[in-house]
Amino acid sequence: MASPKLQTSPTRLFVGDTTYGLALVLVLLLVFMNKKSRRTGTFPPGPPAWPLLGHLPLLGRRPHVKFSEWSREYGPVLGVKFGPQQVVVLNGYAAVREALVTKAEVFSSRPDLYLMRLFSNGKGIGLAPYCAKWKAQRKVTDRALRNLGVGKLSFEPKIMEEVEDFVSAAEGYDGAAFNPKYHIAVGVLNIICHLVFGRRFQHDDPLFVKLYNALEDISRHGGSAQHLNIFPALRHVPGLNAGAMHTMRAVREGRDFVREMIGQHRATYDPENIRDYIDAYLHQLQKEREDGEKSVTYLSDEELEQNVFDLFIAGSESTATTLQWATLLLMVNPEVQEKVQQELDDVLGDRQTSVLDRASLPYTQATIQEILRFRPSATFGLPHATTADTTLQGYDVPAGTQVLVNVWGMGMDPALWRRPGTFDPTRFLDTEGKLSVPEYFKPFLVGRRACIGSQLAKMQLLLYITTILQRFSLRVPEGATPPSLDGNLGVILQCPSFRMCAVPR
Ligand code: HEM
Repeated sequence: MASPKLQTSPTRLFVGDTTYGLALVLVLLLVFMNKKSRRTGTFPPGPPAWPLLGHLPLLGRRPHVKFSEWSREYGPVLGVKFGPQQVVVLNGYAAVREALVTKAEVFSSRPDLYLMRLFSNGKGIGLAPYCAKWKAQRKVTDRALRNLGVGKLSFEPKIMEEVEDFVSAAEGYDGAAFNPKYHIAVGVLNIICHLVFGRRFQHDDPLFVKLYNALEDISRHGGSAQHLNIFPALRHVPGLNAGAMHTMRAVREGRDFVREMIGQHRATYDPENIRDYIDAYLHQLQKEREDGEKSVTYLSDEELEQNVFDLFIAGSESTATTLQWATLLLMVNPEVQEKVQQELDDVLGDRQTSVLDRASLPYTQATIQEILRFRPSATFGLPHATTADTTLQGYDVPAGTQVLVNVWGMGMDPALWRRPGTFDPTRFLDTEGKLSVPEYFKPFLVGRRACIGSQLAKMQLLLYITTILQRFSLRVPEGATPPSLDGNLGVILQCPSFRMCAVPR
């Protein structure tokens, strides 16, 4: 059979052109879609997620441990989903540095989460988005803390007053078992009262009790309302909004207290005698209002109220919990405790410690670093958010992505830390016994949102721990079993409740 003759009729040509045209459009579309899917395809990797809930059902009770495990399989920059929200979790210092330092301009904001709005409504230092208004709050606060001598010798007596109060309380138990939590918490709270209000309170003062209870409630109920950050609509479901309601009430009570104290300060304000943080802020506010050249000030009464509240929220529980962990870890590691005591006896004798002694107490300093590494109270710091499309370690991270830093994971990476699960202060000493803190250890994080109170926190840890160990040996009560050292992750990594004997030395 003769082969059919190729015909090139006009119709065929048209059909052929259409086919080629369609094919071309298809190819272009595929190229475009491939580009688009590569965009989402280069979002940081993570394990397969559940429909609707994302990775939430896989996190368990210790998400910090789970993220560390996943990062060993998928790399230090994890992409996960909390319900519908895409979240990036950073597990290694290189990624943390690139995000929070090198690309600080893009990674320094905070996500717009339901509970964060309840707390601060975009105001203050800790939870506000990264913008000119936040920068002004951070600047005035940084400067005030410096001028008030935080981290320096002049602030020491205020801390020591509370340390001595703890010592008296512990002496009162006369070596019998007690839970140190309350005695630590009231002291730490009073130190922030010194800083912001210029005074301390008796523990049974109704005002102080109100503040203490408000902060306790925020911690307890705020931790149990986290699901509302992911599914805010659940706040309308009766029963599921109980945590948020309690948190709101506690926030209101805490705010009332702060407002009252600010009112008292206004009434007694003297520009020649700046007593504390509130005075320092009022001073700067007045200066900026009077400054004829500037038409705008980002400082205001509402911002001051939120800043004060933020200092309490961010500074009290984190420090008190670290001190609780410190007493627990020293109690269950008697050999570490004895070495610290030996160093204190050799260097200080009966003399009280001072921040100036830091350099002569390398083992003690190493022990404090190890406490911060082993059980970092601020396990995930505070959440960050990106303000523009960007990249991190080669992955795409879209604008508005929530970014968490696994501070716990940074201290537990087996590639960087030998036997990370062992409590061993000597890892922070060099071969000559001098303190040596690696660059990748950052319990207060880095960059523009790094902890504003790190100097105060370090000072408190030093003065509390050294004074307690100079006066007492901490012992597990006879017949008692020490608690698990896992901790309970709420807003922070809470130390389990435990009792100890403070035996006078
Ligand atoms: C052992 C005690 C403490 C630890 C472990 C700790 C740790 C941290 C961490 C990891 C962050 C998050 C940084 C980030 O978002 O990148 C942070 C933020 C913050 N901390 Fe601390 N902190 C402690 C004590 C304090 C104290 C004593 C104060 C104040 C009196 C304080 C005030 C703040 C504030 C206001 C922020 C938010 C800073 C901002 O958003 O610009 N912290 N802290």
